[in-house]
Amino acid sequence: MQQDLSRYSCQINLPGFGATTQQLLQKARVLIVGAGGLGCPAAQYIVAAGVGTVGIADYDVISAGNLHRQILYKSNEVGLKKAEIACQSLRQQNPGINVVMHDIRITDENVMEVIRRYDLVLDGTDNFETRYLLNDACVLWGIPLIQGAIYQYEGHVAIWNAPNADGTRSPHYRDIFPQVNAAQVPNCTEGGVFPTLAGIIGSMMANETLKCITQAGETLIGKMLVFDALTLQSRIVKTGTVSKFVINGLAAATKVNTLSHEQLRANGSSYLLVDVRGKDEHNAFNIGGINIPVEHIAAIKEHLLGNKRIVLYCASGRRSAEGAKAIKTLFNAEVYSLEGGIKDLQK
Ligand SMILES: Nc1ncnc2c1ncn2[C@@H]1O[C@H](COP(=O)(O)OP(=O)(O)OP(=O)(O)O)[C@@H](O)[C@H]1O
Repeated sequence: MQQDLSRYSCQINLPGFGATTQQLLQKARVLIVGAGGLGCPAAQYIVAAGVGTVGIADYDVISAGNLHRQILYKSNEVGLKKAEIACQSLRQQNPGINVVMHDIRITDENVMEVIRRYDLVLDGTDNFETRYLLNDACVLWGIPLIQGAIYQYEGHVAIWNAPNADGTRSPHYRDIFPQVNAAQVPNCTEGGVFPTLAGIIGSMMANETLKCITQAGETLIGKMLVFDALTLQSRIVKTGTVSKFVINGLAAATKVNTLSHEQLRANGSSYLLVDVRGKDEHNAFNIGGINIPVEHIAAIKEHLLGNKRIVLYCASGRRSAEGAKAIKTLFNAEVYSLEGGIKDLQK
């Protein structure tokens, strides 16, 4: 889609910005999940700035109680679908970009398919189930996740699973918050939320989105910003630089299919063999196949298009079982873990 650059002249004229940086925005594809208090202001700035493709995912309808902070909606639109109204309004705001409507609830059944079309995902939802789901799916696809949350007068913004310069990833949500007891955290309806806080945190999410795309300034990668709307104080907490990668809890109930060494030997050519141990372990000794360490298991996506069944192996069978769970749950692929690993073969 051809963009009229004159509408962006005030940002193009910024020191160090220019038409080339504007093109980075035009090429970018950003998904905003949750068109509520955070998603509305985030979407308005991202669309206004000329991000070329902006997806909006929400399944809900507008209610009167949303209007004090969900600034894309008007009184006469109560009862109408948020995704439809938000997209309609954003297309009017900037007809030069592609606004994609996802009038759906993001679930474990559709998350991988929906988010794979985007370079960056914003989480503006209000529940832990979706927060962990988006996190896990972003980890597996290798997509950075910009997350915001607000409660009463306090909010936070963080960027998870973003690439570091050396090829590692910054921590993801589960690295820092392995589990949350959702029952102990009241929602906005019960606890209330200060309306302008949604605008401030949503705009910060948009701010970090534009910085990530244009590689400007110092982003919140590896950090979390906490903001208090009553005192206007903010603090930045470091979350570390490298992901520990624990897909713990992810599909804990998923059953892993195992394959014996005999089965593999008898029918080896019909399997894609993947060593999920570290590079050094693989170089020291392996039984063939490709090497994707379990912490980078997202890279398996490149190999899923063929019809081959996948067999993962490691030293004892523990890491391969973990990787197989992740692949099965999120890609729905036929995957096996090699029984007992390969440690005995090495002797
Ligand atoms: N899994 C999901 N898929 C798509 N949208 C989601 C999902 N989970 C939550 N949302 C959306 O995220 C938005 C969050 O908005 P917000 O936090 O302002 O609360 P709300 O649900 O709109 O309002 P209230 O809490 O007052 O009922 C909502 O529009 C909700 O429909």
